[in-house]
Amino acid sequence: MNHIFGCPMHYGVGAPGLINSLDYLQSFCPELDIDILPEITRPEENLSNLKHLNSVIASCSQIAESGYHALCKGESPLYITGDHSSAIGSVSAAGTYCEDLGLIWIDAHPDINTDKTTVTGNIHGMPVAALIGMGEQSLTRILSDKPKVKPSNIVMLGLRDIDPPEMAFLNKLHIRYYTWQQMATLGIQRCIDETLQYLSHLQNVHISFDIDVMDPAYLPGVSVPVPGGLLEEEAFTLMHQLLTGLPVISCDIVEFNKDYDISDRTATFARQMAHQILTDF
Ligand SMILES: NC(=[NH2+])NCCC[C@H](N)C(=O)O
Repeated sequence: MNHIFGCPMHYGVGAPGLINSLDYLQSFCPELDIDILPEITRPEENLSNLKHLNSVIASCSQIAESGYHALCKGESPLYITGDHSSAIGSVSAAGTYCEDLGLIWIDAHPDINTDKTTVTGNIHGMPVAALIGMGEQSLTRILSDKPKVKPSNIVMLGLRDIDPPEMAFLNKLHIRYYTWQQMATLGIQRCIDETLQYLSHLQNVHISFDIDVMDPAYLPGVSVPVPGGLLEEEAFTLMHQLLTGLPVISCDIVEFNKDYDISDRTATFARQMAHQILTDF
């Protein structure tokens, strides 16, 4: 059975449009039964270069606990959230629930900065680092102290905005990734086939889908748009094959920002993607 969690997080990037974007999606998709986990605000001591750290920890902990509970009941959680720091919660749930989790990160950004490498201080640029146990300890220790995923169990698809220290981490840790440019050169089908093969030994996989992987020329409703990106048909093909070809236990759809959307194009895409995930799960 599916369980849709709605997590209206914005502190991981600070984009005000994210505060109301989930409410907007909820009224736009009344057929989706979204279980809202409200964003939590905590006092910040400003001791860290990470923006809104205490609030992000509190919201991610709430997501992790709720998601873990759902997984233990045999449910398949879909998290529709604001900024991508929410994946620290959702993937911590999956990685605590099972031993050897696979993680597919579909995004324009690898989100593998740490407190030492971040330029922006935005925690939505750090979830992958936190999940493999790197960087600020309060983010690596959500739900349990152990790393939630091994670098060798990660595949990233669609990257096209990689900070230099992030590139160094990807190479040093031998994380498998396909940039958007490589996907165009190799062909999407080959990238899908290689991803399925690379993760085929795993019993549990989480897919984290950031809407900014899409081409903002068509789907502009995101906080950090990057030129280029996937077309809708490509994204649906990709997700359908990954969801039906691997034992996917949970998924995220993140970063919809209604303030930048035009004529509900991105909202419509988010809704269709949610339906595709719920069908294929
Ligand atoms: N999930 C996202 N949209 N991440 C964007 C991250 C951008 C930049 N690399 C940063 O660390 O701030």
